[in-house]
Amino acid sequence: MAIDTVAVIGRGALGLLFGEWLGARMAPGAVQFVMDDARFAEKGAQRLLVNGELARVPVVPASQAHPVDLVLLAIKTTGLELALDTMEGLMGPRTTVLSVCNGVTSEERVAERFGWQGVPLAVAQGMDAVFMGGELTYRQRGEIRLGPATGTAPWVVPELDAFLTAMDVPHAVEEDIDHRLWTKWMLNVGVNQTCAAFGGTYGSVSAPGEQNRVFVGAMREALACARAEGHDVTERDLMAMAQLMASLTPDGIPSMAQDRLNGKRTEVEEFGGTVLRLAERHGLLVPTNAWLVERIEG
Ligand SMILES: NC(=O)C1=CN([C@@H]2O[C@H](COP(=O)(O)OP(=O)(O)OC[C@H]3O[C@@H](n4cnc5c(N)ncnc54)[C@H](OP(=O)(O)O)[C@@H]3O)[C@@H](O)[C@H]2O)C=CC1
Ligand SMILES: CC(C)(CO)C(=O)C(=O)O
Repeated sequence: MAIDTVAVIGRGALGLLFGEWLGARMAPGAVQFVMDDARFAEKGAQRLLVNGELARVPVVPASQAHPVDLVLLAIKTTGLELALDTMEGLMGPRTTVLSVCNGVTSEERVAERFGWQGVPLAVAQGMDAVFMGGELTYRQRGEIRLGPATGTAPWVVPELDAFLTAMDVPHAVEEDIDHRLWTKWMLNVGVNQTCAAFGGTYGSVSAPGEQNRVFVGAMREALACARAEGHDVTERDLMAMAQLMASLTPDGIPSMAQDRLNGKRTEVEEFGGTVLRLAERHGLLVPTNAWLVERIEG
C-alpha cells in the first residue's frame, strides 16, 4: 500500500523541516499538522517561517483529524503522553508511525499504546535545524535512519523506504538499527546535556577542558549502561561521535540547548534520566550524569 496521507505531530524544528518538505511534494491536503485541541486554539494559526518562507502545510485540531497512512512524530519526548492521545484518531489498521524523537524509549511507548505492527525504529541525524522566534532555519536537511523492531510488520520498512525515496528525503535502511539508536542516544546524553549545563556549543565541548571531560564522561557512562542492557555500543562508536561533534560548525548548539534558550522543559529525563534508571538496574556508578541531571533540572 502506498503512503498517500501524512499527519505530522509537532510543528517545531523537525516537524517543520520534514512536514513542509513533504507538503511541497504531495497532493494538496495530503499532509497536515495535527495538534491537541488546546494547543490548536492557542497556536494553530501561528504564522511560522522556514528559511524565510511562510510555512504552508495546514494545521488541524485532533478532534477533526482522520486516520492517515503515516504519522510523523516530531515532538519533544516531554510531550509524548499527550501526543499519544492526539494520535488516537489518526491510527488506522495500517498506519505507520515514524518517530524522529531522540532517545531510546519513544517507539516503545508508541507501541505500548498502539502495538508494534506499524512502528519501525528510527533516528534523525545530521541536520543543523534551529527553531527560534517562530522561524526554522537550516542548511543541512540531515537524514533518517530506520529499520524494523522485532514486532514491526514486514511491509512497514519497505513501504517507508519507497515513500522517502519518492519524496527525496535522505534516508537509509540500517542493517542494525538498534546499534544506531543506542549510539545516537549515547551522543545525546553527552552533547545535549553538556551544552545545556554549560551553555556550550559543539566547539566548546570538543575543545580540551572541563566541558570536554563532562561530554566524554557522560557518554562513557551511557555506553556502560547500553552494554549492560545488551546493546553493542563500543568505544569506537564513542570516538566516532566525539569526532563528529568536532567536525560540526563550532558555534552550533543541540536541541536541548535550544530548549534552555526558549525556556522550554528539556529532554533530560530521556537522556540522563534513562542513564540513572539503567545504572540503578545494573549496579553502575554514573556520577557525571547524576551531576548533569541535577544541574539541568535545578
Ligand atoms: N532539533 C534538532 O536538530 C533535532 C531534534 N531531534 C529530536 O527530535 C524531536 C523533536 O525535536 P524538535 O523538532 O527540535 O522539537 P521542537 O521543540 O522544536 O518542536 C516540538 C514541537 O512539538 C509540539 N508539541 C508538543 N506536544 C505536542 C502535541 N501533543 N501535539 C502537537 N504538537 C506538540 C511543540 O509545541 P509547543 O511549542 O507548544 O510545546 C513544538 O512545536 C526531539 O526528540 C529531539 O530531541 C533529533 C535530531 C535533531
Ligand atoms: C545530534 C544532535 C546533537 C544534532 O543533530 C541532536 O540530535 C540534537 O540536537 O538533539
